[in-house]
Amino acid sequence: MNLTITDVRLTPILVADPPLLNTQGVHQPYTPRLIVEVVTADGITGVGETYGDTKYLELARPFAEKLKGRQVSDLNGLFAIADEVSVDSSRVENQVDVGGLRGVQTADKLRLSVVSGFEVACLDALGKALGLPVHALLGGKVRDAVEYSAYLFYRWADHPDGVACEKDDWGAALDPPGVVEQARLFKERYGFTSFKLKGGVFPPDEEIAAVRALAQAFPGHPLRLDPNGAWSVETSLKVAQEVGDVLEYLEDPALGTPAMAEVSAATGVPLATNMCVTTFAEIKEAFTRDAVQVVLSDHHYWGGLRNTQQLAAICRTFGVGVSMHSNTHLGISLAAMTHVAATVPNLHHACDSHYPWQSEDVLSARLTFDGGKVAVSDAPGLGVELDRAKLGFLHQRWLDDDGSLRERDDAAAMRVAEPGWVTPAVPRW
Ligand SMILES: O=C([O-])C(=O)C[C@H](O)[C@@H](O)C(=O)[O-]
Ligand SMILES: [Mg+2]
Repeated sequence: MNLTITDVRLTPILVADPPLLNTQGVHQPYTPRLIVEVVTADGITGVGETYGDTKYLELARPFAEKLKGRQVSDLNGLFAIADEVSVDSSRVENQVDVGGLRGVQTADKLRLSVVSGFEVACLDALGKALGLPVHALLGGKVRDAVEYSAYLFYRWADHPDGVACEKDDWGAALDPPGVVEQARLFKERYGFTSFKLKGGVFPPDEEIAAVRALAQAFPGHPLRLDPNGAWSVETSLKVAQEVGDVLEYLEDPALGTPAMAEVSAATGVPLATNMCVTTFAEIKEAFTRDAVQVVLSDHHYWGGLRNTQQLAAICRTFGVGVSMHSNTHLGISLAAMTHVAATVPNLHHACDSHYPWQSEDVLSARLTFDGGKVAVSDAPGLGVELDRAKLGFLHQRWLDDDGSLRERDDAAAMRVAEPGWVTPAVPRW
């Protein structure tokens, strides 16, 4: 068996995305992703997926060159390669990264997001070469299916008039009845039994009313509310007071560890984050100050599936819960998320996934949710198959774009509907 990497293919694509609202603006009609393929000397191809904005492509291209000639089994070596790839300082703005709303951007976070795409591709190739599923390479599954939650968004029925886009049949959700109807559809179509509402869009009283309406429509179902740090400490405590009794957790009510620690000290409602604990370096302060009780892992920005396991081990040590964050992704990433989630014993919360919002994919067969769960594949590698025609179509869309959609920019997408829109200052309420 020859595990030497002889070729690496990088294919940037644009995938359809509905008009989902968040505190920064609205999703663009098409969003960038990067599909990674590594090919071994034996002709085995492994696939991975990560962010596709230019700042990631700039790192992925030299990374891919350095990967050739190495072994797909050399996963630790990926971090050494990452250190050799330089990040343009203008890419590291001192502001929240909208591609995942995951705290402040740093050079390391950009590098780790690129590593993750290559790590997944290497694991897929290695698993295919050895005849083992990715979960086995990670130590073996502790469950046969992984539970996901319905990711509810306030949204318009369509993108603004005149904007080229794909249509869907979800309809608008801009008030409590709309949110409940969306949840009902999620339950009917996918069997989800827990619900997360993306908040920070409307004044908190409206979002409190939406959560109350969900609690009434789906009694006993775990609920989460996530305004992406849009609230002050005072507002966060008010919301915790009003809906804490029905929340599984409140996610990033306020921005940053100090504010989260203040909220945490004054409420019994568990706080979750994918914004103040986004790298290993941020763990110590947050855990020492008991700022968060649940961390949302995300293999894309923690640096891969094995780093996700390490994060989970640290959380277990400190008695902090683990859940999983998601932003726009396709089936390769859902498969990767499912494999790693299957190996984490202390994953006691349903994972987030945007996948139901994605009508397009690069796989020949979409992954499916049954009773809100994705079955853990035992096929070699990730257990997915790339559809070259679909990949080519989505890549052509990227090639045809004049550059305006190649960087995710929710504020720019919002300006199409509201010309004066700027990313709101935080705290917004
Ligand atoms: O905090 C979160 O869960 C996210 O930021 C997930 C996504 O990025 C979501 O907010 C989005 O895409 O608008
Ligand atoms: Mg979040």
